[in-house]
Amino acid sequence: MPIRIRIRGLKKSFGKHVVLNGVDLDVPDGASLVILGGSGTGKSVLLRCILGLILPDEGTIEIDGENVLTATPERRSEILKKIGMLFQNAALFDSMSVLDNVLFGLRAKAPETWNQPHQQQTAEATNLLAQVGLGAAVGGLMPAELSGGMQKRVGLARSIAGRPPIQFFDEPTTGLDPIMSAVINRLIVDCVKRLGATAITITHDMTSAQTIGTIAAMLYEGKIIWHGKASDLMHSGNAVVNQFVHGWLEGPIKIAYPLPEASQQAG
Ligand SMILES: Nc1ncnc2c1ncn2[C@@H]1O[C@H](COP(=O)(O)OP(=O)(O)OP(=O)(O)O)[C@@H](O)[C@H]1O
Repeated sequence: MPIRIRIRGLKKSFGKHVVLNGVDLDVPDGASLVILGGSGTGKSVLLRCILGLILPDEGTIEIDGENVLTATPERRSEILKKIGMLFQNAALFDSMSVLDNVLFGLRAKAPETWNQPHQQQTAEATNLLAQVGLGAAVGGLMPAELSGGMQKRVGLARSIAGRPPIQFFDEPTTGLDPIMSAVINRLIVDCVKRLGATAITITHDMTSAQTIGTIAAMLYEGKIIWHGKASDLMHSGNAVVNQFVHGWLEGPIKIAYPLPEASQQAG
């Protein structure tokens, strides 16, 4: 299977705070990779580096064999058009209707859309909403009128607009109830399958990880310390992964705040 995204030696610090400290990662074509890691370990920073939103200090990021970091700005923008992104909070434009939000994604990923008759553009955006289970009437609403789950669906419609072959999903089920989470997981799986896309998902949600992911990787102390099949997550044999997926307090991952018992002992 050809490698679609290849990352080598990726480093990023903010001042003295080392976040990524030599990330190596391969994402094969057609794979759906889930990246796990504790809060603040740098999962979003990693995705943002790939998207060109954060400039890493060292390392290489190749997409389809092209180094994004050394490409000309024009070439980089072409390469990055291959990526659709569902941001953590859906990141819809508050002052634009749902339909305009989706049209924005469509025009960004497929600029030829601008030249199409308005009716055709609207039909395409409405079709994208239908693909995430939203009726045409939703297109006329403003983001503030939508529930969190609906906002995520609109974000998903925008992310698949223009059929980008690579899809990123940053914590797609955070803040949603278990049933809406299941709906979003199912929609993501369906959309990725329909597009034949390669996907990277960041999640803390184990059900989501195992539903969406075919492969998984654990980010810890700035490096990928385990990768394997998503179906092996619960029995990886890795102490860090075990602690994380089971939510154990004891283990190699140090809890960064005093727990009530520890404070009592200290007092
Ligand atoms: N632009 C920035 N400037 C300074 N520090 C930053 C910046 N972006 C991220 N960081 C820091 O980098 C670290 C990693 O952040 P990141 O958002 O990638 O974590 P995460 O693993 O995605 O966490 P979570 O699961 O809580 O979303 C954090 O300590 C964060 O404060």
